[in-house]
Amino acid sequence: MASTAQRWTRDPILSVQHLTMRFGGLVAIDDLSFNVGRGDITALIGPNGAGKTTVFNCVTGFYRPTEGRIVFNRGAARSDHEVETLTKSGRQYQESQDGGIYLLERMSDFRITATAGVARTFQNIRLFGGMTVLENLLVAQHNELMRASGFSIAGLLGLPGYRRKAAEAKDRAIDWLERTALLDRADDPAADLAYGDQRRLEIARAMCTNPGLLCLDEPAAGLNPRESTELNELLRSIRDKDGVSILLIEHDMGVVMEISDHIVVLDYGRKIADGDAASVRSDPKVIAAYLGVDDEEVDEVEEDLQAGTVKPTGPQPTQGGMA
Ligand SMILES: Nc1ncnc2c1ncn2[C@@H]1O[C@H](COP(=O)(O)OP(=O)(O)OP(=O)(O)O)[C@@H](O)[C@H]1O
Repeated sequence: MASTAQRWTRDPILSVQHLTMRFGGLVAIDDLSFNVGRGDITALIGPNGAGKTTVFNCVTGFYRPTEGRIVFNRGAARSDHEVETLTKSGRQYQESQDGGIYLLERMSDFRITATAGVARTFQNIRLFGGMTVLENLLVAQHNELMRASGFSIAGLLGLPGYRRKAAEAKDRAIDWLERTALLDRADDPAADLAYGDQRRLEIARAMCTNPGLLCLDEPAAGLNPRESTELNELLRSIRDKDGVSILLIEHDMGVVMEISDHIVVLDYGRKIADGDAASVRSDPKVIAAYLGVDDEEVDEVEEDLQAGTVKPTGPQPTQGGMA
C-alpha cells in the first residue's frame, strides 16, 4: 500500500543505530542499524545464531549493548536535534504530553517496560503457571495499580481512585481474554492451558501493560496451522485496532511473509537485507544466507535465480520451520 510504504524511514517508532554486542571475543551483533515503522509489523529474520534474540535482549534491556544507540520514540515524530540533545544530556529519557523519547540502551529492563512502554514475550513461555489465567493479566498491571495507590495504603483502604483503577485493570484483562478466546479459561491455572493458548495468553499479558511497541520472540513456534492463522489475525488486530507497533522474531515464513510490512534480515550479526516481503524474498543475499553459501557465491546464486535453476528455499511463504 502506497500510504504505508517505507513508514520505517518516514516515521520510525524504534531506531536501532550502530548496535554492537560482543560476548568476550564473539561479535554477536556487528554495527547493526534498522528502524521499526510506527504502526508496522516488522519481522527480524535470519538463520540460527544470526543474532536475532541478542537484538531483542538489547532492545528490551536484558543486555546492555557494547556500543550503539536504541531510540524509542513514543508519540509524535521527533527531530534528530531533540534526540541528540537528550543523548548529550546524559539522561535516559525525556517525556512530554504526547509521549517521549527513550534511549533504551541506557535503561533497565524494568524501566523499559514500565516507563517507555516496550513489552515482550519470550521464546520459552514465561507465565505464572500456578496463578489463574485472569490473575496473570492482573499481575501484569501491577505497576499501574501501584502508581494509582500512590505507593501508599490507599489500595488496602479501598480509596475511590484506586478502586476505579482496579476495576479498569479487570476490564482490560477481560477484554484481552475475549480477544484471545480465553475467557472461558479465566479461572484455570495458566499451566493447564494447551501450548497455543499459553502463547496467546503471553501476548494478552504483554498487551495489558499498554505498550507502544510489542516485541514477540517466535510467537508461532509450536502452533498448528489453524492456530497460526488465528495468531496472524490477532497480530493484525493489535496493529490496526490498538495502533501498537510490533517487532517479531519468527522462523515460520508463512507467518512472516503474510503479515509483515517490513522485514530485516540478519546473518552473522550483520544486516544483509531490509525491505518489504517481496523484495526480501527475492534478494540473492538472503537466499544465499538461508542456503548457507559463502559471500563469493552470492553472484552465482543471483545468476541461478535469474535462470530459474535455484529455488529460493529460504524465506518462502510456506508453513514450517525454516531456520
Ligand atoms: N549470553 C551469551 N553469551 C555468549 N554468547 C551468546 C550469548 N547470547 C548469544 N550468544 C551468541 O551470540 C550469537 C547470536 O545468538 P542469538 O541467540 O542472538 O541468535 P538467534 O538469531 O536468535 O538464533 P536462533 O534463531 O537459533 O534463536 C550466537 O553465536 C550465540 O551463541
